Amino acid sequence: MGQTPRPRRSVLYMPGANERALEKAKTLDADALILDLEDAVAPDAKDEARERVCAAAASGEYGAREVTIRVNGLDTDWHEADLREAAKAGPDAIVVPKVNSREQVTTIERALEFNGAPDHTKIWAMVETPIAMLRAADIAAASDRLTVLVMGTNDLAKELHAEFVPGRAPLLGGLSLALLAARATGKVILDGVYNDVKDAEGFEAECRQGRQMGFDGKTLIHPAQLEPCNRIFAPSEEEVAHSRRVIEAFDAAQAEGKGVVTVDGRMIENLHVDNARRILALAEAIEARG
Ligand SMILES: CC(C)(COP(=O)(O)OP(=O)(O)OC[C@H]1O[C@@H](n2cnc3c(N)ncnc32)[C@H](O)[C@@H]1OP(=O)(O)O)[C@@H](O)C(=O)NCCC(=O)NCCSC(=O)C[C@H](O)C(=O)O
Ligand SMILES: [Mg+2]
Repeated sequence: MGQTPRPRRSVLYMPGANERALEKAKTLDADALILDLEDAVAPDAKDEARERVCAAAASGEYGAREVTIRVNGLDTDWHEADLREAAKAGPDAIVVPKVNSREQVTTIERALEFNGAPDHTKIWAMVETPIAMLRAADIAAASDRLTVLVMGTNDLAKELHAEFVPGRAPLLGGLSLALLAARATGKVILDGVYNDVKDAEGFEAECRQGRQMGFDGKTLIHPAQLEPCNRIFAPSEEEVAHSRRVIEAFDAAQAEGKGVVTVDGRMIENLHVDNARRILALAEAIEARG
């Protein structure tokens, strides 16, 4: 079996300039936090937000939640200082928006080394442009330090001139390319945000779609999105029970020298057992997290 998976069902953005949100996040049931210096922070507030976010990330006050910092893009005036200070703060990861090439990942990796980032500080690359979709596998494979791909569906929709519609048909090509890239390179992948914080039904539908497609979790913008997201991206009780039955039935079949068996009328082979073990490992990791 592989490593114990780290749950990343719910990954909440918060504006780096919003002290109240940074404080509130210490009590929220999010698997991970993205303390944002990019889109959610006005140009005049960038320097102050950088200081606040780096102090928060270095504070060690967020418990089991993974703490990450989203820096400004490589082509902005703030990027260098953001990366330097974030590297010193040593969060779990630095989230880099609009990563468009393998070379950019290498540049980020070198900058982290140069600025003395600790080894535990990983790179999360946001893929949110048409070129990033087409190069997603190249980007994902560029560095072992890059552990997570994050969909930026607002930017992607903007670049595509696409509309936001239920079911996200205009975005499915891009979402699928990024998913294929993540799975082909063994990386985690997070779905994009749902902008309408008042539309609980639409949000749940999009979480279910993301889960069915294979995303590991979803990026969020409001605390009200945490509970449904955690629930939908966690294995259900039925899935856990079914996974146990699959493993037991297959073990019993193997003891009799058989390589295939049925559970609830469905064929079970080795590959289904691997999937059942993955589901159980995730359920256990979520339970251990508390
Ligand atoms: C969307 C919001 C602007 C809504 O704000 P507001 O109307 O103030 O929310 P509430 O009054 O309902 O807030 C209730 C309490 O919850 C706290 N809160 C709200 N949001 C957050 C949060 N994200 N993290 C932590 N805490 C939060 C409020 O402070 C209230 O607390 P209290 O007063 O104690 O009751 C707002 O939710 C918000 O700013 N969300 C984050 C926006 C953001 O970060 N955007 C950038 C990332 S998304 C992105 O860039 C996508 C990507 O790049 C792409 O291309 O797709
Ligand atoms: Mg974006």
